[in-house]
Order: sequence, then C-alpha cells, then structure tokens
Amino acid sequence: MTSPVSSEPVGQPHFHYANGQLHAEQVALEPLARQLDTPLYVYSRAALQAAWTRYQDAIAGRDVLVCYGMKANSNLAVLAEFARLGSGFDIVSGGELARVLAAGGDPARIVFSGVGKKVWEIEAALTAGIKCFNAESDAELERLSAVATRTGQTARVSLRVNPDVDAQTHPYISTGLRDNKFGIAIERAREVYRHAVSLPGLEVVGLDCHIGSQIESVAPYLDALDKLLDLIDALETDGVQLHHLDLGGGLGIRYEDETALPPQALLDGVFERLQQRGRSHLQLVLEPGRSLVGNAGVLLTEVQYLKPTEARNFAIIDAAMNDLIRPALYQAWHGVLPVTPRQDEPAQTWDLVGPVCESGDWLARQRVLAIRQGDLLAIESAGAYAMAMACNYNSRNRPAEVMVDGADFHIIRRRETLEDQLRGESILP
Ligand SMILES: Cc1ncc(COP(=O)(O)O)c(C=O)c1O
Ligand SMILES: N[C@@H](CCCC[NH3+])C(=O)O
Repeated sequence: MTSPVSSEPVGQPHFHYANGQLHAEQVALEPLARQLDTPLYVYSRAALQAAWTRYQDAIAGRDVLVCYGMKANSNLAVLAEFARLGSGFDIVSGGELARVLAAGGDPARIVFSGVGKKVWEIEAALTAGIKCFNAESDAELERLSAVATRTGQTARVSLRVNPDVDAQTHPYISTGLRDNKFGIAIERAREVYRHAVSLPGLEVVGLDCHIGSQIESVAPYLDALDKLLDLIDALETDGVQLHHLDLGGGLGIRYEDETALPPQALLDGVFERLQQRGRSHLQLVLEPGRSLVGNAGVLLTEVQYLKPTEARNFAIIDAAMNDLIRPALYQAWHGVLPVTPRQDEPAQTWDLVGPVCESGDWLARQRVLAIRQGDLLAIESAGAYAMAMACNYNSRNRPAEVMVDGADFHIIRRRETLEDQLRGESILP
C-alpha cells in the first residue's frame, strides 16, 4: 500500500501543517527535533485531554469508571495528566503500581489485571488499597486469599472470564478466545465464583473481561456482554451479588483506513443492553489504553542514508524496531509524514528501515516520499504501545519524550544515555 507524497496527519487532529511545516499544537517539529535530536517521541497534551473528553461525553454522568490501560504509555507525565482528569488505572505489574502512585493516581481507582501476579505485587497493591484484583485463575485466587489473610487485609476481587468471542483483530492482540492464556473459561466461572466467595480474605465484587485490542466494532463487546450478563443472572441465583462489571479496553483507533471505535458507540450499546437486562445499577468499568493515547503522539526520526538497490529503495532512518516494535511484531501500519515537505525532489517509493541488525527492522514499507539524507520524518500514531515497548536491543539508547502544551513543550523523559544502560551490570573479577 502506498501513501500520498505529503498528506495531512491521519486521525491526529492535534498535529497539522502550518507554514509548510508539521506542528504539534503550536510547536513546529523541525526546530524541536534539531534541538533535542532524534529519534524523539512527541505527544500533544490537548490530544490526551480530547481523548479523555470523548469518554466523559459518552458517559454523560452515569456510573462509569475509566481505568486508563497504562501499559499503552506509562510515562509519568501522561499518567499524571490522566490522574488530574480523574482517571482510574488498569495496571498489570508492581512497576505499573509504583508509577501510578508516583504520578498521583488514586489507589481506590486502580484495578490490577494480569495472569502472573507475584506475592510482592499483591502485597504492594493491598497496602496501597487498590479497588480490585482482576483474578485470572483458581491458583491466583488461592494466592490472593493467602496473602490477604497473612497480612490481615481484604482483597477485593473480580474474576476475569474468558468469554470465547472473536474480537476480529490481530491474533497476537486477541485475548478473549479459548486458546488465549487470559481469564477463566466462562463455562467454569460459576463454580470458581462459588469457591471464591468461600475463601478467607477475599471480597468478591465484580466480573471482568477484556477481549482484545484495536477492535473496530461494537458487536464483539455486546457478544461478550451477553455472556457476562447470563453469568450474572446465574450468580444471582447462587447468592453472589456483584457491584461492578468491567468490560476491559480495546477500542480501536485510526492508523490508516481503519474505523476508529468511538466511546459513544460502545457506551450507547452497552447502556442499552444493561437496561434491557435490568442491570443498569451495576457500575461499569472500562480499561481503554490505545484509544486514549495512540493518536496523541508521533515519533520523529532523521533519514541517515538513502540506499537505492535493484530490489528496493531503502531509507535508513535513526529510529528502529527497538524504539517502535509494532511494525516488526504485528506488521502494523503507521503513517509517515515529512516534517518539512520538499518540492525540490522527485517522489520515490521507499522502505524505511532502522539500523538494527534484523531484516525485520522496518518501520514502514513501500511509501512514496520525496526525501533526502538529513530530512526529518514523523511516524504517526505513536502514542500507544510505542515508547512503552521500546528496549535497548543493539545497545541503543531509548528515545526522549516531549509533551507539547499549546506553544510550549516539556521534556518528560530525557534521552537514555550509555551510562544509564551500563548501570547495574558488573564484570567478574
Ligand atoms: C487487561 C487489559 N486491559 C486493558 C488493555 C488495554 O487495551 P487497549 O489499549 O486496546 O485499549 C489491555 C491490552 O490489550 C489489557 O490486556
Ligand atoms: N502491544 C499491542 C497491544 C497489546 C495490548 C495489550 N494487551 C499493540 O501494539 O497493538
């Protein structure tokens, strides 16, 4: 698939061209990148706020707790922004818990997901007083009960069930199928709830599922919801009363030509179904990640070398799979924009590849671009699962991150240094 030579940003209204240059809000990106060096992640604060507002508008005062799925982007400044807006957080590790607390998040609005919670992570979450553990197995329930009783605390729990619905997304990011490691098979859930309510140290408060990521339609959510509501009916006859229902995250955004799933569409459908089934009193919890941050960021990179070959034209850029792994891992498509489009160069078709020693190290393929060595490019939709998944492969320093706020910008994480990388390692005597 090829893209036009210089298009407007797709799905990223807070990034736009003015005076022949790409801007984030009112900040021109060419001078910013020259000053701070590349690769560089740039986020828009207004875009984060706008994404949050889309959820709040759709919620329209009903009892819905949005717990930002922070694995999408765990920068402290991003977390602090959502904390200020009143967000809860969906965490999956003790590290994520520490970050939320450091960013000023409210522990009473934290839900803890994940299949592998260790004892220290459970202890830390109990001490912090989180809202709920989303338990994913019988064995985890036993551990939660044991840790809670040993420490004299009560663990509020919700069972994450696997409703076996097809979210129609990439197999690596589909989580609600029988074959996935996540959750408790819905056919077993009733029996597991019965056991959970009998365990000491636990208070059973909710029911949870998360069927996958980058979901483009409401239908799979409603399929899952129907199954969950059947389960709630059955649990009621067993005397198990729940306080909340957590439908996870997963709302898709527009990268190329996908349909973004608006929170309004999802919530309208869910509220209608809850009302039909007489369950409007349940608190609804959502765990969106990508849809809150994905289109709030770009990754800026500089063309290092142009290397036309008989087979393909390679543009070797200074960003690589270690900085943004989505193309290598999922063959994901990210838009590419020239930061300062040029008219003095014919457009050609380029593969954008990084310096890492892997053939899978590409960020975009077969893109029509008019570029020269030294030009800056913006990789679009890089706010979610981008810096959060960056690593040091090939001993590369991870990029800096910047938050643009109107006409200002703030460095919210400095570029990693070689000293940072070497810290903590030692050589045998
Ligand atoms: C349990 C859980 N909740 C929430 C999310 C956030 O998903 P998304 O970023 O697609 O909204 C994920 C990731 O898929 C997840 O595994
Ligand atoms: N990392 C994935 C999403 C995984 C969601 C986590 N359960 C992506 O980039 O699309």
